[in-house]
Amino acid sequence: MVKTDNIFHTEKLAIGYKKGRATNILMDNINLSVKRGQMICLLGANGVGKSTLIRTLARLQPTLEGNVILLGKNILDYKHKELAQNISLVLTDPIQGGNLNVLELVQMGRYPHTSWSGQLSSIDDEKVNIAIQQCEIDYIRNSNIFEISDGQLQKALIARALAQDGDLMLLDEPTVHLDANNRFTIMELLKKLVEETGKSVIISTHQVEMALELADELWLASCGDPIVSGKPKELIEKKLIAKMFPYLSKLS
Ligand SMILES: Nc1ncnc2c1ncn2[C@@H]1O[C@H](COP(=O)(O)OP(=O)(O)OP(=O)(O)O)[C@@H](O)[C@H]1O
Repeated sequence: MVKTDNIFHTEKLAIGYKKGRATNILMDNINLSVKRGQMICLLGANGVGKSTLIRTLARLQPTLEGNVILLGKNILDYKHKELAQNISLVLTDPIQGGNLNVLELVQMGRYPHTSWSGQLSSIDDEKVNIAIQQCEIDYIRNSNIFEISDGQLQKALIARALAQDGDLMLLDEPTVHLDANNRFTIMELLKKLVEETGKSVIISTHQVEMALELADELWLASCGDPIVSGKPKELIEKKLIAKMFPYLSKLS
């Protein structure tokens, strides 16, 4: 697939936190774009601001400066429901809703598309079922979400985001706490979904080796410098990966 169709970009974006009169700018002058069907991995050290960036891109917290543009429109100009129809999120926040089973959790992804009654249509049911199949969690669809493993829950959250059916998926450390097999399975699943559905995903992760292997593009975030973006191969050739992750050269 030729990936040229920009669906999302930032313009001179600055992110961080305001406390009283003080402003803690974590990153500024961020000018990045996302093409349709692109898998982007956001890499950087602890505390550099990856989660803050993901949350700002999703409008969960305000920008300090600049704009975030989705499908040609500033995200500030979207109504809440309309934004949720276009951006699907997988965050690290704890799940609310103790009595939900996996099916009900995935169905929640369809709420931005339902009428005021919240009633799911046959199209909603079909999208939920497809998401459940794609994430290979049919066998636990009736299990309570507190009875399943972290890896299974993470797959269910990805299924919910898929059912939500936004053009853009933002995932903050979707493989945190998972064992090596599940980390690989989930990253591979995301890659497959991008290729099969043409959706775009931005994933913040500490899985450098897997990001190098699977991402179409990397965003490298480091304290005090602008984010550097590029194909993994280009960034390796420019020695930027070796500079940011010197431990890699010590692995055989
Ligand atoms: N609500 C908040 N108010 C003020 N500062 C915050 C808030 N949340 C995070 N920070 C600060 O912003 C900085 C970046 O945090 P963030 O969680 O975005 O980093 P990160 O790159 O995702 O880190 P990690 O890889 O450890 O998850 C940290 O110094 C953190 O203390």
